[in-house]
Amino acid sequence: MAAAARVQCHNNTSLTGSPLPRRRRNSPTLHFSPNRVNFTPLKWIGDGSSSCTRMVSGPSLKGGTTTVRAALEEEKKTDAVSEVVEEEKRFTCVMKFGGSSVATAERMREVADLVLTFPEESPVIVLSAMGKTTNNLLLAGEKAVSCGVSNASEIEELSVIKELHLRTVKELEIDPSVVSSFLEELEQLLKGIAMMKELTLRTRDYLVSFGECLSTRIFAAYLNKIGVKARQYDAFEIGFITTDDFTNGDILEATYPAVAKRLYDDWMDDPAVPVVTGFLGKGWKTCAVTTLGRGGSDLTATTIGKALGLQEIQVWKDVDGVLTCDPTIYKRATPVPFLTFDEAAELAYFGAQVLHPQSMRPAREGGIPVRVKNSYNPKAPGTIITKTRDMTKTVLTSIVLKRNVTMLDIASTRMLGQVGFLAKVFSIFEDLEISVDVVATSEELDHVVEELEKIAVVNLAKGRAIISLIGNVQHSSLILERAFHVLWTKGINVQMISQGASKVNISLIVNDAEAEGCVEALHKSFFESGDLSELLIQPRLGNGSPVRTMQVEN
Ligand SMILES: Nc1ncnc2c1ncn2[C@@H]1O[C@H](COP(=O)(O)OP(=O)(O)O)[C@@H](O)[C@H]1O
Ligand SMILES: N[C@@H](CC(=O)OP(=O)(O)O)C(=O)O
Repeated sequence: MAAAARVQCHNNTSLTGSPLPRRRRNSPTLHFSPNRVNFTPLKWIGDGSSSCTRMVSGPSLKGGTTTVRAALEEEKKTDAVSEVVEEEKRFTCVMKFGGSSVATAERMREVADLVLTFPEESPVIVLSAMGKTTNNLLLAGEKAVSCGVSNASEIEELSVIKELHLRTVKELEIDPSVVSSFLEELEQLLKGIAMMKELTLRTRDYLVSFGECLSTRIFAAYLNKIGVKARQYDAFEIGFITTDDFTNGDILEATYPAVAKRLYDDWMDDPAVPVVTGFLGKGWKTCAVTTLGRGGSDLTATTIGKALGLQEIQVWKDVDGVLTCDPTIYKRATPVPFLTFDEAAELAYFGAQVLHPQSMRPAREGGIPVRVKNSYNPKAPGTIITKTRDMTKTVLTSIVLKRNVTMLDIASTRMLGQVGFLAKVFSIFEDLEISVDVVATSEELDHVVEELEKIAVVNLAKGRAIISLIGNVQHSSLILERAFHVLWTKGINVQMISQGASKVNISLIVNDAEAEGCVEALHKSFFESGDLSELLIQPRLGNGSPVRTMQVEN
């Protein structure tokens, strides 16, 4: 459940704010030198061709492998040795494939073909669980709590998971032992949950980790079978260190050098394409398996990108890139070719499922472009996300809808001055360790309201939705004029408005029941009724407003 707050001070001014940034709880920072870890194997550079050859003869992705010896012949100069060695031992990109991209044996084959169509790349592969496996694992866990030990083996979702993975190994003609011990262990775990009659967050994370552990083992085995040497990695074994916030772990700095060292060391020893589990980590205190929040494989990919200082991070999905809105809400959504990290982060943060909310952070810090591509339609150019882009002609980039929002209306009871009042309001959220936009349970909300009512009159408005307009807030007047006109012609009352501090987002709150219709109408007006950027070059009145009156279509 999400919440938004409107705080009214005793002088009756209304302060609206975008949801507070997610508070980072218990986020200890371990200091290691991050980013671009440069492993220069001095003893190998120029110390005899045999070891150099061994080091650079990695898995051949169709195009074959360049050896140092061959490179020397080509380049005809000695100092080429170090350059080639340096080049060859580097991974070039990370390619992350989401659940929909690896949902079946057929899809796994297509993804392998896709990887092989980039012979010039030396990729690290990150995979999510197959299809809906994560959801099925969660459902199985919930059923296990109350089904009784003797019925745990019969849980429908367990059968679906077993059947999917066994069918996949069969169709790919790989050894079923790759998955069988995991499937047995999964069944034991469900029996254990049934016996305990409880599913803690820690157990939940361990339970869902089976999805990625299975998919990566299958895919690595398949690559090996078709002659591409690959090595499977469980992220929690190779240095993905997180906070101990089960179901929502934050990646710690120590992860970057640890992951880089492990992947490079293994590559030096015995080159093979790494196939890494997305979504998973290891709690720094508990050493238990953690997860990075739903959709967390995107974050795994960008973390690896930053750790290895790669040229590009690719996230392969089932859509032609980041679109102008969620295509399941309005099907005429179209791809957005370019985005900044800020825009992408805002979009994800305000609810666009296409990217994990935290995933842009490592990419931004490492200055590594992120490309969002469609594994079902690889020819589509997709979206490229970078630090900056030409925004001169940009008005709106994308519309995001977050549903099932509860709006808290907080009005001062004049017991405190304005400054003290606001401080008190925020300290209540702080004390309860609740982020205003991620109120997970109704109990949490009840606690907040109970505390707030000591200093304010609080009204709860359920059944609301946040519509976020991501774009160039330099043109906020134009965006607002158009948006309000569209909503006014539909008879919609906007109940709250806020402009994000990051200057790429304007959010409006409307009734949930009306929200999809609003998104459709806004999409038509902003993206389907001519080039809005033309309005930006119109002569302006003294106050900066465009002279021309806008024609808004419904
Ligand atoms: N603005 C948007 N652009 C593209 N897809 C979006 C957007 N908003 C929501 N989505 C949804 O995100 C889905 C892709 O994200 P996700 O399911 O996490 O992919 P994957 O599992 O392949 O990583 C799309 O199928 C689409 O329904
Ligand atoms: N399997 C996890 C992690 C993930 O990133 O999945 P996907 O890439 O399919 O969104 C989930 O469903 O949340």
